[in-house]
Amino acid sequence: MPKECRRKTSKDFGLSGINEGSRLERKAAGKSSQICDELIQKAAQIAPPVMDAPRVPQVTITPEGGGSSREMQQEDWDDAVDGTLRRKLSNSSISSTGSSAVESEDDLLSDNESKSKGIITLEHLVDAGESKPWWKLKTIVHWPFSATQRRRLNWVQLAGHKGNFKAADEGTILKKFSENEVQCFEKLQDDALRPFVPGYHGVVEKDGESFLHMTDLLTNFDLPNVMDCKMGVRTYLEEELVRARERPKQREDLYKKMVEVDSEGPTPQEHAQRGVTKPRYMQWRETMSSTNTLGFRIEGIKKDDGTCRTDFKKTRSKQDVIQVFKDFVEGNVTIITSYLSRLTEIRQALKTSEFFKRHEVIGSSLLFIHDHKGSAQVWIIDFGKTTVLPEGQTLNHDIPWQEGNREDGYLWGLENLIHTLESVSSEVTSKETCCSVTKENSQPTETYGQ
Ligand SMILES: O=P(O)(O)O[C@H]1[C@H](O)[C@@H](OP(=O)(O)O)[C@H](OP(=O)(O)O)[C@@H](OP(=O)(O)O)[C@H]1O
Ligand SMILES: Nc1ncnc2c1ncn2[C@@H]1O[C@H](COP(=O)(O)OP(=O)(O)O)[C@@H](O)[C@H]1O
Repeated sequence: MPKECRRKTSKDFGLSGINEGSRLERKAAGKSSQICDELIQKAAQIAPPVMDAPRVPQVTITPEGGGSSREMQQEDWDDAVDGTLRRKLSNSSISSTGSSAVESEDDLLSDNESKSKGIITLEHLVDAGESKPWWKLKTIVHWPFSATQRRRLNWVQLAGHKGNFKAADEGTILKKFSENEVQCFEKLQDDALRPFVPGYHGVVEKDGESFLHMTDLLTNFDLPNVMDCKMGVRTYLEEELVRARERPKQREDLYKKMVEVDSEGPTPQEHAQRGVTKPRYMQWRETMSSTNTLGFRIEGIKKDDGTCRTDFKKTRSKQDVIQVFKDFVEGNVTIITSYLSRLTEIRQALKTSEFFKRHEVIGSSLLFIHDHKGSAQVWIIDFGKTTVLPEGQTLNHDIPWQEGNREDGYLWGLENLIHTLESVSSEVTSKETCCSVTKENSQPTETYGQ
């Protein structure tokens, strides 16, 4: 079980947020394979535990208070246009991804406490009764929070850093600002990939902090099943490698995360110094998981019974990945077929996308979402470490990486992901055929019965 799940305290979960949805989800939580301790702890504080049914609280987001709006002033536009404000804002938020691109190895501040994976409570930015102004840059809209617009929202964060997301108005969320990611979203608005990325609603600022306002992809699902697959053969930027060589920083947090998975992971020297550099940790993660061998890896899964798992660090072989997918879709061929058709559309769009050609795509994920009603979608998320190439350079995305060529193996990974799902489909189908044949054979015929 990941440490980040164990360490959190009740403070991390707005305990007032238990609602009808949470009761439904708790009710369905009987067959959990692993539940974050934090969720159990929280549930235990609310009511005595139901026997054999771990309680998994639902995330409740309740916009409150009258955050007023104001229309953007001319000076805001000027700042936004010349980029000054953007730079200022990017410094005001701690985005893992943004920071990776601009800070030195020494500056990186991170440990397991900063990670967030699982069912979480998104805080709202506007406290009840607060009346400080909200405004958006670029798109001028009023921020429609009011006490009468309370709503409930189930939310899950399967990767990334704790505190990176906030609740926003109906069907949308806020992600901590990273200049790099915002630039990507802006370019994606005119690109073939637009139908496959979350809707982008501009940048909002509150109390000197800025956020990327985007569509919440979970909104239209009923108790969604969610899976995050991180794409590509490489999960760190070439510049991170260079920085670590020039100014190596031995990180104890990464050393501890490594030891937790495999005590033999660190070299004797790393054991002695109780630290590893970030690229060393990232490369180790890539070899332990399927990143190197398949060009993608499973980061986390949340099921509709409320269970969440992020313990896939050693899920490497194709057969293991197939098994995880099979469990995820619970052998539902219709869902697999929908996922496959969406992945095929994404592959087609990637092949025509100007954006894709011109960017090194690192650390981006495909987010799989389906529910019991049969809806199934795949979305491309997380552009925090997606970096534009120098003028004139393009990438193939399916040739081996060598330092300097900036290849990311994204398309190769997608191809393998499609093959993996095809294998899931044929395994499920052949099992069904086999079962129905066995069933047929075991049905006594009339003559046999007589
Ligand atoms: O998944 P685990 O094993 O915990 O490792 C994490 C992930 O690779 C994070 O990527 P993501 O955010 O895509 O999940 C990465 O953040 P970056 O995206 O900033 O590289 C973390 O770097 P640090 O934040 O430096 O620890 C690294 O420790
Ligand atoms: N638009 C979205 N809608 C719903 N869930 C999202 C969305 N974006 C991200 N998530 C959730 O948050 C997690 C982390 O997102 P990501 O963008 O990768 O954050 P980070 O940049 O901190 O790594 C994803 O695994 C997913 O569970």
